[in-house]
Amino acid sequence: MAYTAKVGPSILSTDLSQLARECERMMECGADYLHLDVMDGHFVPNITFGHPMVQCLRNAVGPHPFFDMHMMVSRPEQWVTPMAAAGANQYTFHLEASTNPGHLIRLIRESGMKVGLAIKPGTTVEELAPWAGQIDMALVMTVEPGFGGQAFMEDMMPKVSWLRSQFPSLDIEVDGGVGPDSIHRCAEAGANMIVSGSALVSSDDPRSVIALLRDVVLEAIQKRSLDR
Ligand SMILES: O=C(CO)[C@H](O)[C@H](O)COP(=O)(O)O
Repeated sequence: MAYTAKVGPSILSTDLSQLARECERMMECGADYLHLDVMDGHFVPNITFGHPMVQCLRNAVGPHPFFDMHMMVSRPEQWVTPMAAAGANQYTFHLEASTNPGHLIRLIRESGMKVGLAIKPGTTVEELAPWAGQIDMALVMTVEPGFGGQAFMEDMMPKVSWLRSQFPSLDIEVDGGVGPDSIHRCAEAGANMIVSGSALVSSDDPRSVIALLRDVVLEAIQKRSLDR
């Protein structure tokens, strides 16, 4: 089994006026990576920030934190080169926003970033499957993208289970309403990259929440490997 448990705080619920400090705080608390939500006001009804902010963040936090860019934008091909130049490590685009996923995957790889492919709740996992052999990570959204603090959609878990059964080594990320109350369902289904926003970032003890989320996933991975 090539994959392991990783926890990536979503910065959407942080104090955005202190974003670099918040990213550092999450890394100090044991985060494995940072999930940076980019929204353009078209693909989703919300706006966050673009590559100039990512460049500033990279300058502030240094070369090590892994930036997983969740690109909730309507023209994902437009931002590949600027995001790579700004210091992004992984470019996760939405299948629903792309007219030519194969071309976009190649573009992202040529720019030196890893490739993530996301699907919204209304998109079937069979639509993602043809690309699964070419990507580093599949993101199964467990809320409608756009806002933090929404309720976890448990009915997305069959998508995760199916992906895990078909692509045993693939990194599978879940995002939306994930925290101590929902992590067991995500882990049992086979997710290994865990994005958590409000439940983690607003906690009084984010270090313990990160450790708990990671431990639950690690336990499920170990159980799955023993069952094989
Ligand atoms: O992509 C997102 C919303 O589109 C966020 O990453 C996600 O919602 C995380 O926040 P929370 O854990 O509070 O739901």
